[in-house]
Amino acid sequence: MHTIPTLTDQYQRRFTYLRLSVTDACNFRCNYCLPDGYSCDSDEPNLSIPEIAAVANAFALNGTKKIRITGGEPTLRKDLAEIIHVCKTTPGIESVALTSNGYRITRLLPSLVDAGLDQLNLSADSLHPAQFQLITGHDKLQEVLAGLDLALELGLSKVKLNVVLLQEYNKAEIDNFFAFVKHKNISLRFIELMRTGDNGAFFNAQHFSGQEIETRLLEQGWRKTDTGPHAGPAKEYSHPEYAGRIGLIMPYSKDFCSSCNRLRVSSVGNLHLCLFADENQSLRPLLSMPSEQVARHIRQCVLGKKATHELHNNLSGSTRHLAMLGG
Ligand SMILES: Nc1nc2c(ncn2[C@@H]2O[C@H](COP(=O)(O)OP(=O)(O)OP(=O)(O)O)[C@@H](O)[C@H]2O)c(=O)[nH]1
Ligand SMILES: C[S@@+](CC[C@H](N)C(=O)[O-])C[C@H]1O[C@@H](n2cnc3c(N)ncnc32)[C@H](O)[C@@H]1O
Ligand code: SF4
Ligand code: SF4
Repeated sequence: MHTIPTLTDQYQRRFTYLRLSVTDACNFRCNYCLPDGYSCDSDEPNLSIPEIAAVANAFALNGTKKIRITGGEPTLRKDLAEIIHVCKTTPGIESVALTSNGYRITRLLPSLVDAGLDQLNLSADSLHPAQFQLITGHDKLQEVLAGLDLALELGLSKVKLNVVLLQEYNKAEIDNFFAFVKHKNISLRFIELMRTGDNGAFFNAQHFSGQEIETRLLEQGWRKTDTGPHAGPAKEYSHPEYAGRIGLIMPYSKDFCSSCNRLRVSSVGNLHLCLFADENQSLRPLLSMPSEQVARHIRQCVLGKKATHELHNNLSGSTRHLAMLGG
């Protein structure tokens, strides 16, 4: 019988999840990510549909089960539904997820679901419209919230809301965020602000640890839920009186990377072994070769993956901001 190889590194971590960026362009100006807005600094075109199919195939041959499409802002790609379809119909891929800022999500979502989208993560760092606008540069909170409701209505298997923790912009709202999931079957995830190459001063002023929230959750009767053996580094909490769950993504916490289950490919086809790696390998020249050859190359590369990031040493590798890689 033919057994599917798995992507495993020298620390016995298994990689069954690909985060595929489809553009690094974005229409928002989040103050921790692209405070001056997006500016294009390369002529290299984004991966085409056949190239995305080749990437998906090679990863699937290596046992990848889930592809998350991210960016920049992936909904800026006019062929997003086709990208989703190509990923979803790749043999071996079980689920396709999308991370978006939600700018035009209610208009787009039905066609994305028809194309095979299974899971949706949207971002909103404040539940106050004016504060949301201050953080992102756009008055779009109502659209994002409507997008969450529509995703639930359309029956997506997982719907999440990402909230980056910011000392001066949303720390006072933590209890509002808890209350938000009382009657909504979503997972709201607090993400610790990460230092990138570009945001050092902002990071120093705004970062605080998710540990404080964990303590508050436990005091209020929330309990850690089992997210399964290959769930990745996020923690999740549930409460008998709440329909939704609260998640914590705490990259500065001990052992965060020991459960790393993901690899990344940038919008121009570079394989990044870590969100904060120093170097990357271009897969693009290989994508016209047989998928098995590309798959073998990826297996070799993964052996060089480091145990953890170096965020503790104030190093973010070559990652200037997360829009360039999709978070
Ligand atoms: N340091 C680090 N941060 C991550 C990692 N994965 C996700 N994050 C952070 O969490 C943010 C939210 O990620 P999402 O794109 O919503 O998806 P996710 O939570 O990683 O994954 P799902 O389990 O698929 O929902 C990312 O943009 C990053 O900021 C990771 O492997 N390392
Ligand atoms: C890079 S964005 C790409 C997808 C889409 N544009 C969005 O905002 O959802 C993915 C996620 O990364 C988060 N993010 C961006 N920069 C970050 C940083 N420096 N630290 C922590 N999270 C960050 C965003 O809030 C968002 O939830
Ligand atoms: S976090 Fe997402 S929406 Fe905000 S600037 Fe970065 S890529 Fe754009
Ligand atoms: S920081 Fe790097 S090694 Fe750690 S969980 Fe994220 S991608 Fe994996």
